[in-house]
Amino acid sequence: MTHFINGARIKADVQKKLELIKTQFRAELSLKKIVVFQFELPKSPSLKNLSDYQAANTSTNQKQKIFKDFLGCEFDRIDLPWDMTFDEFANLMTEVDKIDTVCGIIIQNPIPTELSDKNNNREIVELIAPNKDIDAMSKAGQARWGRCATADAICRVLEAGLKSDSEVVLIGFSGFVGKGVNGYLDNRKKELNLKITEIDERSPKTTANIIELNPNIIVSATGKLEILNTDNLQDIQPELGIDCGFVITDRLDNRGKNIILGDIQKEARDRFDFITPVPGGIGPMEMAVLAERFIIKEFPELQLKPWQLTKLNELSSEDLRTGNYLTSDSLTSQVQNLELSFPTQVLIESSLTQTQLQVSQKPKSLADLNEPEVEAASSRPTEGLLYELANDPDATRLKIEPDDPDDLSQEDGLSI
Ligand SMILES: NC(=O)C1=CN([C@@H]2O[C@H](COP(=O)(O)OP(=O)(O)OC[C@H]3O[C@@H](n4cnc5c(N)ncnc54)[C@H](OP(=O)(O)O)[C@@H]3O)[C@@H](O)[C@H]2O)C=CC1
Ligand SMILES: Nc1nc(=O)c2c([nH]1)NC[C@@H]1CN(c3ccc(C(=O)N[C@@H](CCC(=O)O)C(=O)O)cc3)C=[N+]21
Repeated sequence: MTHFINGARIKADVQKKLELIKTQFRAELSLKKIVVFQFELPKSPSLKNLSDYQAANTSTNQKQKIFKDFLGCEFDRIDLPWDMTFDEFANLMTEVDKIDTVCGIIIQNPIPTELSDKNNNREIVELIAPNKDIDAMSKAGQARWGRCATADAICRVLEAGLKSDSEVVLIGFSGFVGKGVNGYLDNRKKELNLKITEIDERSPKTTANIIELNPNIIVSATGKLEILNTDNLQDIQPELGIDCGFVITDRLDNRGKNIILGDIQKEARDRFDFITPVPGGIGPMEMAVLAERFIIKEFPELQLKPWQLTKLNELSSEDLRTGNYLTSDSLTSQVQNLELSFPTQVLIESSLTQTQLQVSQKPKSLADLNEPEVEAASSRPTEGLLYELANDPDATRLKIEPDDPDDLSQEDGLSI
């Protein structure tokens, strides 16, 4: 039987955990801004350009949902022309950096090649201020967080599946996501005596070698539709498959929505004991990592611990049935700590002081950067805010609605 590791459920569980923090820091959160840069399509786009653009769009929308709709932060999406020069981008970044409410900056991939020229030290990702680089795109961001948010999500699933002597195949090891996963595996290699095979388009080993490699775990982060399929997997039975590909096809489902597929062909999913499906796997988990990083960075005093997955071979049949993959520690202890260590009154007063001091500049788009609108933060009396919190049904009700409860499409269920 194949078990789906339900990323949408994991994201919803992490949101539940953050609900109390969100309620107690509502005023502060509303004054923090995330900026996402996304490049428009080139003049004559290839099919790959179109597909990458759609994936980036989905991802920007998901980031808006978690930061703006869920956490209540400010969120600016800034669309940029594909033929923008390095200096134009650098000037824009200087302006964005001056806005003191901006605490997270993400540049969506794909980035035009001229703007990621490693050799001449002209990589725009290196212009992201280290303390705002929550997706760890720059070297300094990677030093802080270890790897990009997607690789972090993948590694948390990997950690649940890794055992001594595990044999792992990593496809797409040299890419943005793959190199983060590769670095992690390298760190774990000695202690666990791992055998790691790295595959990309230039490697000596290819997907045609997978059958003879007969790995325990396969991670695929290429974005090449169904690069793993019934042909190159045949009847091998790996314990875990982690699929990070994200391709929006032009085929429509019976609700008229474009069908989204990943690196692993649906028909080949039953080769794996556990698999992260696409959609509904790594994508939502990435959002749970980003939200967590943001809280860790902005509220260090809470000492929020990263969420973790239970070791796959230690999951109870009840956990498997209900899709409860997070460790119980990930779900509860920090919320209790928060209640114990921060009396509500003190917490609200401290957040209010900061609210009153802050003045926010809020450019809504690239155009608005020229005419920043200056706005004084609200200065409500403490009793007012306390009253509001006490009477706000959201403050006591831990209600989470996953973005799309049907995400893990009905046809998939939780296991096959
Ligand atoms: N949260 C999510 O769900 C996320 C999903 N993604 C998706 O993951 C995919 C990869 O993203 P990213 O790392 O940014 O992409 P990159 O282009 O940086 O990396 C792609 C990697 O795949 C390898 N590759 C491409 N084609 C093949 C092939 N035929 N055989 C073997 N290896 C191949 C490339 O190797 P080479 O250099 O040799 O071509 C490279 O190592 C995309 O589909 C993206 O949309 C990305 C981020 C988040
Ligand atoms: N700097 C950078 N970091 C990224 O992490 C990054 C990027 N650039 N460029 C584009 C890719 C793509 N990507 C996705 C993230 C989430 C979903 C996601 O949440 N998908 C939902 C589907 C949502 C829906 O159906 O609309 C799911 O898989 O269930 C998808 C794709 C991040 N990327």
